[in-house]
Amino acid sequence: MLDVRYASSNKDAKSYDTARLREEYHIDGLFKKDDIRLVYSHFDRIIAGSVCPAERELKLEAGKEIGAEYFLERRELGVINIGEKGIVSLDGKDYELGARDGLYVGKGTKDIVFKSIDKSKPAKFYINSAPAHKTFPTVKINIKEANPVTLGSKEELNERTIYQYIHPNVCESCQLLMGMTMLKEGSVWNTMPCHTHDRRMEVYIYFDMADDALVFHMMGEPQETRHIIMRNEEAVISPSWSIHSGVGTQKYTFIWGMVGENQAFDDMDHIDNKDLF
Ligand SMILES: O=C(O)C(=O)C[C@H](O)C(=O)CO
Ligand SMILES: [Zn+2]
Repeated sequence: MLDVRYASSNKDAKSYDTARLREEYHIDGLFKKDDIRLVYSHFDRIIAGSVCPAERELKLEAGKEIGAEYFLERRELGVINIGEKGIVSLDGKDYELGARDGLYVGKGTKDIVFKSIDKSKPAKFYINSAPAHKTFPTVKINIKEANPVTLGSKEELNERTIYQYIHPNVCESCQLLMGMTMLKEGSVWNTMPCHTHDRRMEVYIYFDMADDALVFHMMGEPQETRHIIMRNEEAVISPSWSIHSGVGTQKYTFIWGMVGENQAFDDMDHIDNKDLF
């Protein structure tokens, strides 16, 4: 299933109520067994979603929304497995992905098939895809090969490691950047102090959470902040004009995917806490 979300203006978003904020930005229903669930956002035309093969293999195919003969005809793809062991088969070549393993798949790969090794313990493939103009090599990225960046402090309750999987320091891509941020036990804030980057949009998926745990995902323009309540394995679209930060009631991890004008991870417009409303 592919759900299309049109881009919304920062001016309009100021007047959205909770239901409308969720309708525009929140993504749920991910990782249903034997199902592919995708959202096509008109913010930089990112596609984000889940592939959860259990009893059967699942093939990623292009629908009318993409207007191509196959999914990666003019796109690139990032995959991070947040479930059990699985296989991504690319034009007949198998890549085994364990928990937390990532994969960058270059433009032009025709046949993309997802499988689980054990149907009772399915793989959970989280995917992001963006338009691409050039083919870069397909690369499997183990968390040990990702670029770790440690940030935050105990005092600010935000000690964390950002693992950059699809990033110029690790592998080439046209525009997609993707990684995973893990918080140190006891830290609850991600991406705080917060930032925007008008040059890029992001999608976050929060996971590794207990059933009754929540993350309050902060969004909106810095002087028009809103929040969206997130539960385990739910994702959220972050427009380029929006801050994106979260605070959890319990442990959580998240994956960020970023697309847009540049690939400079540090090109952020930082916002001082005193300037947030
Ligand atoms: O915890 C963090 O800080 C992040 O993970 C930041 C995101 O990666 C981000 O917003 C990059 O622009
Ligand atoms: Zn950001």
